[in-house]
Amino acid sequence: ALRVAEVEKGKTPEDFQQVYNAIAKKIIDDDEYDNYIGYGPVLVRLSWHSAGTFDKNDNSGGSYGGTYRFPKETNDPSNKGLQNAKAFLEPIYEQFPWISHGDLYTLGGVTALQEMQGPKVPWRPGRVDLPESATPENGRLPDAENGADYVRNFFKRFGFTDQEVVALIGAHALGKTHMANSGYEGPWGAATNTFSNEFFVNLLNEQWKKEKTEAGNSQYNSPSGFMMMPTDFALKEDNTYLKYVKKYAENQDVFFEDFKNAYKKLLENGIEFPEGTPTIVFKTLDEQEQ
Ligand code: HEM
Ligand SMILES: CC(=O)Cn1cnc2ccccc21
Repeated sequence: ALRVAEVEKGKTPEDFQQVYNAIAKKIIDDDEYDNYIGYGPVLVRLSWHSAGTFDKNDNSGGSYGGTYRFPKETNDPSNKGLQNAKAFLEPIYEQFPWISHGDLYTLGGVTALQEMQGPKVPWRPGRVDLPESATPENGRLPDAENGADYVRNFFKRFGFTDQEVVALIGAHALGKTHMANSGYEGPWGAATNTFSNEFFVNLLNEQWKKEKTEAGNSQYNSPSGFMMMPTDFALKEDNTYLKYVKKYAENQDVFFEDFKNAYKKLLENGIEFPEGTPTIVFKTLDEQEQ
């Protein structure tokens, strides 16, 4: 079914900047989360998972309907740990009850990314909440215990190129994996809440050892405490992906530009935005100080 955006009645870009500011201030206030990594990374992951159920073959799933709010999707094993991001956003929704859940989940990721020194991601409002019946079935999100062929095939459902896939997975510069959530653990100490191209730099420069986790998963560990999941490591094993890994390791600006474009495409996949829908480039808190 076609998803046509309808901007929340009477709301202007300034109204959405107020939501951005409330999320950004709460990220600063709730800084102790996950051993002081903060909520930035898990908010980015929620935005990706809310959009990552999209299937271009029947235009089902995706960020539009905000169906992550329903138990079937919240409790998808692939979404373990995202309850923390959902709880973080609940008071924001209470403060701005006019916003759709699809807009809230995607705006949460854009806010977190920009406040973590990431690129400015142009964002458009107008996702409209769909009923529980529109909730996609579990199992549409990717499984990390796989190689390059799986990754390439998985992202065909979104219409992404190899370059867009590599750029998007660069979000794994943020935060960490948690044994209780996914059966992977780490990185230790080195987890970050600042967006950069370090995922690609680490992937190319660290010495990796393949080990089994206590959950029986494979993960690659480096002496300096970094880790990669099999689907991360696949990006350097595949010659086409490797070309982009090198490009991004060498030039952070190119990575930021490509990530911005791929992330916007991910968050807007399957949605038709009518003429006149505003495109908003939010100011960071720092830019509003003066
Ligand atoms: C092959 C594709 C992908 C796979 C298999 C994958 C898998 C995972 C897994 C298993 C975790 C650990 C979750 C936990 O234990 O808490 C994780 C974390 C994360 N993922 Fe991905 N992911 C993929 C693509 C992406 C994309 C496209 C984005 C965003 C654009 C993203 C953003 C994140 C972030 C920010 C975290 C850290 C969350 C935190 O620190 O709580 N991932 N991913
Ligand atoms: C910083 C780094 O490359 C560690 N890392 C590698 N893969 C990751 C997936 C999610 C979060 C962090 C991850």
